[in-house]
Amino acid sequence: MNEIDGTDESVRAQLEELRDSIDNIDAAVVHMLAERFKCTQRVGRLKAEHRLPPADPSREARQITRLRELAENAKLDPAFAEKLLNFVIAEVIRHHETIAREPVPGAADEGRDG
Ligand SMILES: C=C(O[C@@H]1C=C(C(=O)O)C=C[C@H]1O)C(=O)O
Repeated sequence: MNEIDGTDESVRAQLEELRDSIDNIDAAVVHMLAERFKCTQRVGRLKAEHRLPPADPSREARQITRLRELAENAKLDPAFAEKLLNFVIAEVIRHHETIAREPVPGAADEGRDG
């Protein structure tokens, strides 16, 4: 037992080791999400330049089917994986809608003379 707070020293050591791994995983998730958003921002600009809609529901349906299968194989709750992907996609679509409202660099200003 630890004299200060009464917690067994080996329990504290195990907790610390597990939390170190959790911190590394969280850092990896943040970096992976940052890379994903870099790609989706480029998709958003491409779509805006070519007047394509911000959302693509058929692509999303394929991604959800694929992710649910990956989750099942990885013993992760597929419903959780689907919720997470939908949460991320909703944010991406919000970004794409914002980009679509911005003026396209180099394009003629259609609003200027009517
Ligand atoms: C990134 C895209 O735009 C949207 C966002 C998606 C995503 O974050 O994976 C998927 C489909 C689209 O609704 C895309 O069309 O590929």
